[in-house]
Amino acid sequence: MYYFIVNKTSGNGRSIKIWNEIEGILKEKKVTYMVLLSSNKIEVLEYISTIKSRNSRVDGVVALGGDGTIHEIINQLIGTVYPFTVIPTGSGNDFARARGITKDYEQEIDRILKKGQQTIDLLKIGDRHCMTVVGIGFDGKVAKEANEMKLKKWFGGLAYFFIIFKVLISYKPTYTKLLLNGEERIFERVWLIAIANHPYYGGGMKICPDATSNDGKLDICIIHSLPKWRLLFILAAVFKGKHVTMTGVEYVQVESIEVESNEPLYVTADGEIMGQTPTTVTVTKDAFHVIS
Ligand SMILES: Nc1ncnc2c1ncn2[C@@H]1O[C@H](COP(=O)(O)OP(=O)(O)OP(=O)(O)O)[C@@H](O)[C@H]1O
Repeated sequence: MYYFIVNKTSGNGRSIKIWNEIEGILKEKKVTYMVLLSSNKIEVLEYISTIKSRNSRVDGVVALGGDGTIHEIINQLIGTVYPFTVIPTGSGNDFARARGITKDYEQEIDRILKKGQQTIDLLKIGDRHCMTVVGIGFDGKVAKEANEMKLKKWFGGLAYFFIIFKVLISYKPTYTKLLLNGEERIFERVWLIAIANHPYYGGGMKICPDATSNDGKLDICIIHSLPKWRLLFILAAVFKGKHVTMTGVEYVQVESIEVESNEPLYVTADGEIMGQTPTTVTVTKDAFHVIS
């Protein structure tokens, strides 16, 4: 049995239209499935509890949504061996981008029905798990604004571009103390800290180009000690992942990071607001099953 979870709110209602097409294909191929058309997170929790209580074979749990939808589902599925995947219908779709999952849903259904599986790592932040990137500081503030403005519903990845400029006008870098695998590092003027399991966030920004979800490591990009105008050049280079060797960019791979700052910084995971610093992020190796 395949279980589909369609987030009616993601991608400005696009998911429902795509689901209607997909349902036609599933019926044609005589696939057994159940579907939840959800408009809030509580429904996801109840649906996944029902799947667990059925105690029957689960061939796959498939999300139709963006990274926020994935975030919610992985946090309910964690601890199970149900294979998960996504058909991207959100505005950013950074998990799908990282794994080469396309918007060609006929092709993606064929992939899903082949039943290939693999295990991947997840990031752990407090009691939540994160699939893509934890963003702290400037990027945390950008994600917060993006969620509040709902602009990304209309402009997709392009919305982040406008919001970056808006936040940049008033944002000030912060004194930050990091513990990287327990070793203290002080950064006087931090713009952002991105902690990654997959390379992309913000609708295609390749912030941690070497991040892979099967190495048991956090890839961390720290942008610091730069004037504002230089940050703009760095951010432009991020789209191609060419920023990592530039002055003011530190790129490390570790198993744990603790972040303290002299004023609270926004922390996001998969584009969802988690809270503010101080915070600790670790990696859980082979924590989760996905359809390959
Ligand atoms: N299954 C669900 N049903 C309804 N709402 C959900 C569900 N899962 C998550 N949400 C909420 O819906 C919001 C939007 O979902 P999502 O982030 O997937 O779409 P998006 O914003 O269009 O895409 P992206 O994150 O890729 O930019 C999330 O911020 C989350 O709070």
